[in-house]
Amino acid sequence: MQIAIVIVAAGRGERAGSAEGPKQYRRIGGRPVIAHTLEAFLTWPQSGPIVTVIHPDDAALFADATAGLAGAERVKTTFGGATRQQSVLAGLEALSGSGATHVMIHDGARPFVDPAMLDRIADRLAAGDDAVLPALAVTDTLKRGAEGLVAETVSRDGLFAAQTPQSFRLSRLLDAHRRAAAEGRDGFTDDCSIAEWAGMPVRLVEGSPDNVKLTVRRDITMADERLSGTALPDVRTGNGYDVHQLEPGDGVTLCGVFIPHDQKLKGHSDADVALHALTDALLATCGAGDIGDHFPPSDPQWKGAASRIFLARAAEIVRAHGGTIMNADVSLIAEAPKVGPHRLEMRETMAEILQIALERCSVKATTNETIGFVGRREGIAAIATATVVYQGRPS
Ligand SMILES: Nc1ccn([C@@H]2O[C@H](COP(=O)(O)OP(=O)(O)OP(=O)(O)O)[C@@H](O)[C@H]2O)c(=O)n1
Ligand SMILES: C[C@](O)(CO)[C@H](O)COP(=O)(O)O
Repeated sequence: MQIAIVIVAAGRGERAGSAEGPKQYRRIGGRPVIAHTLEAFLTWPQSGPIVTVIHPDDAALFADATAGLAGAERVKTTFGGATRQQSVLAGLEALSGSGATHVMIHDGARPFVDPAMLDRIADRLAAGDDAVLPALAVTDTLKRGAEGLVAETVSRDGLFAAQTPQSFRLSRLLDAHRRAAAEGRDGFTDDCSIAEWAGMPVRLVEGSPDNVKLTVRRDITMADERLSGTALPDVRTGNGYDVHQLEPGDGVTLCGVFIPHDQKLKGHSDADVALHALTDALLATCGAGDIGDHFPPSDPQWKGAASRIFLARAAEIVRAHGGTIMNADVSLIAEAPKVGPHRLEMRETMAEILQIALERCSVKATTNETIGFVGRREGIAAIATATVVYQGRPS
């Protein structure tokens, strides 16, 4: 069994307000509706060939919507017709020669596809059903109205609301669609209606309450709120480590603060190990390399430079990637000088450079208990951790 997927997305979305463009290209949770829909099928393990039926005017919109979507190169497109029924037939014809035995027809405007529901449908196809409809039993009380008045209450017993993907043995559905077209029957709003008309038994399986069709403007707003409210925050953590040698001198600069001392740190810049480690930690949160990539020691312009320049630049890079710096934490490992008396000024300096609140900046220090290169006062080391929240979905 090979299951092809046809996504119909050639409608104009009049009921959702076409002035803002077709609904399948409107953004929910930061991405076009159709990208969510396609992703669900691209990641479903049983998907075979995928055809998306688009409107001839929408080729650029579709290309934009699927740019960067993993697996999008698997998706073939074809142009649809004036009705959903015509668009489905175009999608089915585009599967000719694909080797698919079965097909799932899904509305591009249904972005909340439940893979467990797809599994349920596939199980029924594998069991031999030629037409399978995901549907939900109607739960509201139903009324028939006429001229503004209730004419009667309609029993909801045995009534179901039809969803997609409606799924079929490909050859039988294609045959039914072709016959309907040949006979000028163009009023079917879903594919199971065509299957019923052609005499195929249609199996009901449990649909998914989340699998709503975005039909009116409010559906799109609610879908966006739902995704934005539940989207995982894109929180990233980076770390950095640096060491500089000590030599006789008059003081060291740590976290941008000069501390008088009988040694100084050796380095091309002002050798502020703490800010160097923090610069690396920030760059790590957006994959932007390390301090050496941006400020090579071989470049004479950085000779004696204040390391606050490096940190400020790293913060700019993070912001350009859409990041908000939530926390900057530095640990200094130094036998001397004592850091405690300068800690507040160091934190204030970091906060000023990063343009974040003081409480988001932390400096801690420890000696190395007189052992190792730090213990012998040959150098100072620093470890830093940066936490940054990026906008949009984690990729
Ligand atoms: N000629 C058409 C009409 C509809 N569809 C697709 O069929 C699905 C369900 O249709 P519907 O919600 O009715 O979409 P629209 O026709 O776009 O909406 P409207 O009726 O409000 O214009 C949608 O994904 C839509 O893009 C299609 O491919 N070709
Ligand atoms: C196919 C469908 O989504 C099943 O509910 C529905 O029939 C589409 O019909 P619409 O009237 O065009 O919304």
